[in-house]
Amino acid sequence: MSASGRPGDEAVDRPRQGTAPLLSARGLRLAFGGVKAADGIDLDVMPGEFLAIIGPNGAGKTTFINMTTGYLRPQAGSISYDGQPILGLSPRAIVARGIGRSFQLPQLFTEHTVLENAALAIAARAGLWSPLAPLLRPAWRTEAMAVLDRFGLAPLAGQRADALNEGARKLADIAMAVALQPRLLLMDEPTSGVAAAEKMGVVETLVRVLREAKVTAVFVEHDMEVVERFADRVAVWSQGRIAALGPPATVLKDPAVLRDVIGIEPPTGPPAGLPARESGHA
Ligand SMILES: Nc1ncnc2c1ncn2[C@@H]1O[C@H](COP(=O)(O)OP(=O)(O)OP(=O)(O)O)[C@@H](O)[C@H]1O
Repeated sequence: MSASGRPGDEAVDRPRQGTAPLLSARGLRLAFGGVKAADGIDLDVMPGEFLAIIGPNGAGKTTFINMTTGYLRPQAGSISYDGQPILGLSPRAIVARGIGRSFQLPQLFTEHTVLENAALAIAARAGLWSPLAPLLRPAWRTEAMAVLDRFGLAPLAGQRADALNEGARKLADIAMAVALQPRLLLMDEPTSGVAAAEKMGVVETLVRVLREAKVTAVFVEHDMEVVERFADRVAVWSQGRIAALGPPATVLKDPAVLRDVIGIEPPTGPPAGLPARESGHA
C-alpha cells in the first residue's frame, strides 16, 4: 500500500509534472438537435492516472467516451492519443492503437462461456472478429485463462456468460477489454447494477489488475465512495462541459458538486474555498 492508501498503487507510474498527456481532448463540441452533449470539452488524461467522470444524467459523460472511442464524431475539436490525432478513426482502429472501452451494459456473448468470451477478445486482437474464433487456437484459450485468473474469474471460466451475477459479468466484460492489451481503458459505469455488497470487491479487483498492467483508466461513476477511494482526479460533467476538475478530496467538497451531482445540500458555514478548475491538466 502506498502513501495514498489505494490498493495496487505500488505498480503504477504516478502522473508527473511535465509528462505528456496520454489522451488530450480540445474544444470538443457535439449537439443533438438543441441538446449540447459536448459544449467545449478540454481534458488531458495523464499516463498512469485513474480519472473518474461524474455528473448528472444527460450531462454528456457517455458522449465523451463515444467520441474518444470512435463511436461518435464531434462537430468540432480534436482528440489526440499518445501525441497522434485519432478523430475519424473507426472504433476498431482506435482499439488497435491501444484504447479499450467497456460499456454500461456488458457486451458479452451470452451463449458462450466466460473463457470463450475472453478468448474471443484475444482472437480479435489478432485481427479475427468472430464468435467462433476462440475455438480455433488453443493458445488463445490458454491466454484467456491467464487473463481470467488475474480477475479471479478462473473458477467461472466454464460458465455461460448469461449465468453470471452482475459483478462477475462486469469483470468478465472488463477482462475482455484488458485482453485487447490497451494502454488506456475507458469504462462507462463499471459498477452500475452491481449489488452494494459486491461493489467494492469488484472495483478493488479491477483497479488491482489495471494498476498491475499499467493501464491508464477513465471511468464514469455514480458512487462517490468509489470515486473517493480509487480516483486520482475527478472531472465533473455538467451540460456538456467540465464544471470542475481535481483531486476527489477537493472536488467532492465543492458545494455546487454536493448539491448538483451528489444531491445533498452543502453544510452552511465558511466557504470551502475550492478552485473551480485545477490548473495544468485540462
Ligand atoms: N446518439 C444520440 N442521439 C441523440 N441524442 C443523444 C445521443 N447520444 C446522446 N444524446 C443526448 O445527449 C445528451 C448527453 O447524453 P449522454 O448519454 O452522453 O449523457 P450521460 O451523462 O452519459 O448520461 P447518463 O448518466 O444518463 O448515462 C442527452 O440529452 C442524450 O439524450
